[in-house]
Amino acid sequence: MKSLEVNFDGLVGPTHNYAGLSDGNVASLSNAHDVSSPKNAALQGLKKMKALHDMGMGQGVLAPQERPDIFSLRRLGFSGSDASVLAQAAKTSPALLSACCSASSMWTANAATVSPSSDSADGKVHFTPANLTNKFHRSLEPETTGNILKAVFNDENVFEHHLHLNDNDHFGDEGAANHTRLCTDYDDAGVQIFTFGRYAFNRAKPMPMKYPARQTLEASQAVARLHQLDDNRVVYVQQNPAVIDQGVFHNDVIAVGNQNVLFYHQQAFLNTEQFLGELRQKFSGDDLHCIQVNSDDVTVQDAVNTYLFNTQIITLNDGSMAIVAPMHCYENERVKAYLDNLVTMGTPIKEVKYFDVNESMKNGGGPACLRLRVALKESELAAVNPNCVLNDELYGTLVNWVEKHYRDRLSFDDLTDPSLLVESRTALDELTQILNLGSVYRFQR
Ligand SMILES: N=C(N)NCCC[C@H](NC(=O)CCC(=O)O)C(=O)O
Repeated sequence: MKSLEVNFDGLVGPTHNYAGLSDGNVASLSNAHDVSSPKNAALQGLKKMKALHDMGMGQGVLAPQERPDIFSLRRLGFSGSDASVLAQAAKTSPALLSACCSASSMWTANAATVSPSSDSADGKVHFTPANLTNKFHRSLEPETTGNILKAVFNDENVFEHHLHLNDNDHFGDEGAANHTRLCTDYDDAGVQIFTFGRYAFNRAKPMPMKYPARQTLEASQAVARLHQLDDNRVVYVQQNPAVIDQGVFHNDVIAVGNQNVLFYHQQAFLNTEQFLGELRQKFSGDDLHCIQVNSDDVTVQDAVNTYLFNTQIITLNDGSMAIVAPMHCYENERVKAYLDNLVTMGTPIKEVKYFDVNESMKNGGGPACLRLRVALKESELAAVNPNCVLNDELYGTLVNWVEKHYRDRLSFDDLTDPSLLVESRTALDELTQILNLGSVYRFQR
């Protein structure tokens, strides 16, 4: 094994709930205020991780963030004991309390953009946490995300950690959800595709009318600069504003890539032909598979409802690829028929594996949202914090940890319960020991 791709999945946090916080994300809005099950959510995520590990894939775990975020509530003027802060926030602004309780860091595709060492001029693996400025609840994540990434990829000779981009809408950055890397082998130089929703400084350019475009071109360019990428191997492409307005809030809701395969919907991009031309020219190697799904076969609406493109395309040990899809794809006749056909089409994708990640799906997070991909050489993998790399023992430990600390049900009223804060901090304190992270949380500092 020379190199591999390791999926670092976000462990769902103990306050997972449905708060309807994400304008432009259809599932988040339509399931607002349903009762959630943090325990099932975390166990569903762990099952997916274990299944991929059992398939021989590299699989890592990223810790959740501390919620309720008492520090942000205090920063916004609530004071007194922790219990009083929670009670005042619930009374004054329930939406603010929900935002400060969101377990949204589970979607680690939004944790950061990662560039492997073979693409960066200095030969290091680069990380830039996403600033997630477009949504208040998500903008609370980058600082702790940076702490966690530094604790997992904790060798400065191998890993380069950047500060998240300036916290401003002009540099709105959603991380790997708008970034795809194509390559031949994982340790070959690849082509990095940065997908953006709008131009920060030019309102005359196309942009969505109804829902926000979360990622700007300027943010993507800044990340490419920080990661020391070669312009000849970078492609910028604008998301089709019309599909953002239909609920495609991140590009990974409508396109996904792995090695020499790009799987995308006909309407995903603006100027698709120009984009594919540039991609073909920059991708060295003649074996690039661009699999376009036409609207006649799967509509944008079906793609948004089933997350057909928020699937993980993984390379199995025999070199063939499999698609890791949510059950929603299985349950939709047209999408299921498409996938049944896809594995017979002569592309590298030969198999579909369906997973129940419904607790996450109800907030608009499919299998691909739950993972951050990191392509690593063997020597780089050896430098990763070993306590964060999944094996059978760690899986068992994490399942027991969830069973011990997580609630079966959570509704809005529970968020004001001061014992939820204590439970959450107790759980996370124990987790930092299991994963050997040190003091990554504010309450530990
Ligand atoms: N596509 C990727 N990569 N990630 C999905 C993120 C879903 C997340 N949902 C939320 O934040 C909903 C939270 C709530 O409503 O309770 C978001 O919209 O940012």
